[in-house]
Parts: sequence; C-alpha cells; structure tokens
Amino acid sequence: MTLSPPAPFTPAAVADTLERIRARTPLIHNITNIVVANSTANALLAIGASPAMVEAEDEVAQLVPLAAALVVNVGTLTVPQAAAIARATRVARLSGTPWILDPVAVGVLDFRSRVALDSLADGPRAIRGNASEIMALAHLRGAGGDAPPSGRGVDSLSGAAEALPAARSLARATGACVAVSGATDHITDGPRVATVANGHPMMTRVTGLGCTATAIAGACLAVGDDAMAACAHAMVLIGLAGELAARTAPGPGSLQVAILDMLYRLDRQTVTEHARIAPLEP
Ligand SMILES: Nc1ncnc2c1ncn2[C@@H]1O[C@H](COP(=O)(O)OP(=O)(O)O)[C@@H](O)[C@H]1O
Ligand SMILES: Cc1ncsc1CCOP(=O)(O)O
Ligand SMILES: [Mg+2]
Repeated sequence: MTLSPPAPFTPAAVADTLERIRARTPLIHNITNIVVANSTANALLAIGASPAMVEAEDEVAQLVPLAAALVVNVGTLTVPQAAAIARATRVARLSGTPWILDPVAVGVLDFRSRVALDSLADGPRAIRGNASEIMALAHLRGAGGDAPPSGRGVDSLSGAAEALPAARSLARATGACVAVSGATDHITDGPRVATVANGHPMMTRVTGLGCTATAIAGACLAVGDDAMAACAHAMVLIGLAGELAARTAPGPGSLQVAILDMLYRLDRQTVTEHARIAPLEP
C-alpha cells in the first residue's frame, strides 16, 4: 500500500522535506554576503545539506550544473560578485538548477537593486526577503504600485502582512514563489498564500537569520517539486529552531549557537508537535 503525500502546508509535509534533505544531502551552491558566509554554511550543514560558497566568475558556471540548488544573496555585493551572479543565474536557467534570490537591502541601494532586478530575467524559483525588500523589488519590477518606504539598511520597516499584495504581484510577474519573513511569515505563489507563525522576536537581534532562512529554502527547493511548499517548510524549520532555541538562550550570542544545535536536532516528532503552518483561506 502506498500512502498519499500530506497536504503541502502541514507539519507532516515539513517533516517529509526535512527527512528528504537528511537522506539526500543536497549540494547547495551559495553566492552570498561576507557577514553570513560562515553562519549559513553551518546552518546548511546542521540541517543535513552540503554547502559550497563559490563566487569566482570563472568557477560558478562549472558548479551550478552540479548543484541541487543555487542561493544568490546581494548583501555585500561587489562588482566582481555581480558578474558572477549574472553568469551563475544564466547557467542555472540553462541547466535547470533551481535558484533562490535574497534581495538584501534592495530598495535602499541602487547598485544591488539593479543587479537583483536584472537577475529576475533568469527565472528564480523563489525569492525570500523581509517586507521592505519584497515591496521594493515588486515596485522595481513594475508589480508593486506606488514606491514603498525603503528599509532601514538591511532591516524592514514594515510587517510581512503589509507586503502580501506586493508579494503576490511579484510572484505573478516572475513565476517565483515569494516568502516574506517577519513575526508571521507570509509565503505566496500568487494564487496560494500560506502563513508560518514560528519564530521568536530575539531572532531579529542575531545577524543573518533572514539569510539563513533563504539558504535553508535553497535546501528545501533542492528536494521538492513545489517551490512554494519548499519556501514555507524552510520558514518553519528556521522559525522553529529559533523559537525552541530561545527557550533557553539568555541572549543573542547563545541564541546563534543554540539555533545551529536545534537545526541539527529537529526531527519528525518536534516538527509535528510545534510547526505552526497553515494555508491562508481566500
Ligand atoms: N518579531 C518576530 N517574531 C518572531 N520571529 C521573527 C520576528 N521577526 C523575524 N522573525 C523570524 O526571524 C527570521 C529572519 O526574518 P527577518 O528578520 O524578517 O529577515 P531579515 O533578517 O532578512 O530582515 C525569520 O525566520 C522570521 O520568521
Ligand atoms: C548586516 C548585513 N550587512 C550587509 S549583509 C548583512 C546581513 C544581513 O542579514 P539578514 O538580512 O539575514 O539580517
Ligand atoms: Mg535579510
């Protein structure tokens, strides 16, 4: 007898994704920022994936077709990195490697805004950002109405629900799933919306946890066919790790370490008991 798979936005589906990552150890190619290169590599290892941080323009074209997913993050963009990103996303489009964009501080700084916007032509499977970044990117793409207020550097000035209309338009315009993080994460592919209510406010006091969510979404994309489900599952995994780690961490320093330990320790039972994921009914 074969069991039918669980509905996509349920704790059981998140547990399935986690177990697939652990079983397959997908190679995740990251072109990312200097702040989080170490912490996101460790988070990917802790959850069971295999990270490689490679950004030489002469090397990315070789690695992208070998990788199970590509993560592109413009957090500390440089001119050589922009060239590597353009090459990598083009190869990803041609080789069918799923890729995800983290538009760090897009809307605040023009160079990265242009690079992120141009990259959309190569068909990211997903985009994960905070509310300010998603509203800004949607506006740049011509899918977001009036110019939104830009973020405070890499931090958002708006809540995730506020960005949902822009996220839906961006998803429709690009074909990507869009995940907006915040106290309650909102994930959409245009028609569908799901929410994830895991997390802890102390997570905003550790740098790079949004970038970590994006990297984990890369691992989820690598092992699943439904990009929106992959993004939602990733938001549960990082949110849950943060929430459970915050139970004992007295401050952000210990929280950062405890999140790594928790990503390593998450299992089907913990996910099933604590995941707060749900489809948002229209
Ligand atoms: N107020 C909050 N309460 C609970 N979890 C949060 C809160 N703000 C952010 N998070 C969680 O922290 C992680 C990083 O999100 P966020 O801070 O929005 O991204 P970024 O660092 O890119 O701005 C996500 O898993 C998100 O769910
Ligand atoms: C502080 C900082 N500055 C440039 S990139 C970066 C990290 C941003 O990480 P996150 O978006 O996950 O908070
Ligand atoms: Mg961010």
